[in-house]
Amino acid sequence: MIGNSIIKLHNVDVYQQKHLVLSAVNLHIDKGEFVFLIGQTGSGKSSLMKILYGELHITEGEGHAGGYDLKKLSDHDIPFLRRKLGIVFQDFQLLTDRTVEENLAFVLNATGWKDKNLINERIRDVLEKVGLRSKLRKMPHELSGGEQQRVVVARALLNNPELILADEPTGNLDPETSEEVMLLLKDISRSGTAVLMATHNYNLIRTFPSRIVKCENGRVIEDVKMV
Ligand SMILES: Nc1ncnc2c1ncn2[C@@H]1O[C@H](COP(=O)(O)OP(=O)(O)OP(=O)(O)O)[C@@H](O)[C@H]1O
Repeated sequence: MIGNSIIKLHNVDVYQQKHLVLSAVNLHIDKGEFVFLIGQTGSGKSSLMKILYGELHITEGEGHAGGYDLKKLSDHDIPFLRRKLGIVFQDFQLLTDRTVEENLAFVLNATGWKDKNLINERIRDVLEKVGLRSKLRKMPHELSGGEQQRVVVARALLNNPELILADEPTGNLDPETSEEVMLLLKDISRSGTAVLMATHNYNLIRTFPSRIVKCENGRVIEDVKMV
């Protein structure tokens, strides 16, 4: 990885099976940047994110994420790449049958953490960051939608990622709660973790002006101006 960049795609074609979704994608994101990813339904936002976390493979072009060469990514590399990325997706919600603490411990165990004290400390640290230290022992259903989404963000922070990929993280939230989650993600980017957030919510984009990248007509346009 050269200099400050956390994502670098050069002339990447993005396929879903045989269907070319995006062609010749160039994208460069630096450490600590906050970037909105916009585009109509079906324009390829989720597919682009899948390239970045190794769910879809690169056949044409060059790509790097979190220090990994995406073109040379082996099955063995994928869990390590994903430890460098925090993922906040709507279809990746909390386990409903365990507490907040157990949800977070589950991820740490699954990513190789062994030391009980370090696990406890890390869980408390990330909950502190999202302002939910007091909700440690709560079950997900005892939290509001916004609180649950903040726990999802805390979970994404567990392994100290260099980049957070957030696909419609405010999709199910009311406007006020969406702004809270947004403030949190902005805060996270300010502390050095880059955030790439796919959204259809133009109010948020207006309220929190940031760099905008757009998927349109099979291409990715870097640095779109909002009208
Ligand atoms: N698993 C799949 N197999 C085949 N085609 C797919 C698959 N997933 C998505 N596609 C197609 O790829 C294109 C891009 O879909 P993608 O989910 O990336 O769009 P999106 O911009 O994220 O949409 P949305 O805003 O609705 O989430 C669409 O034409 C979609 O039908």
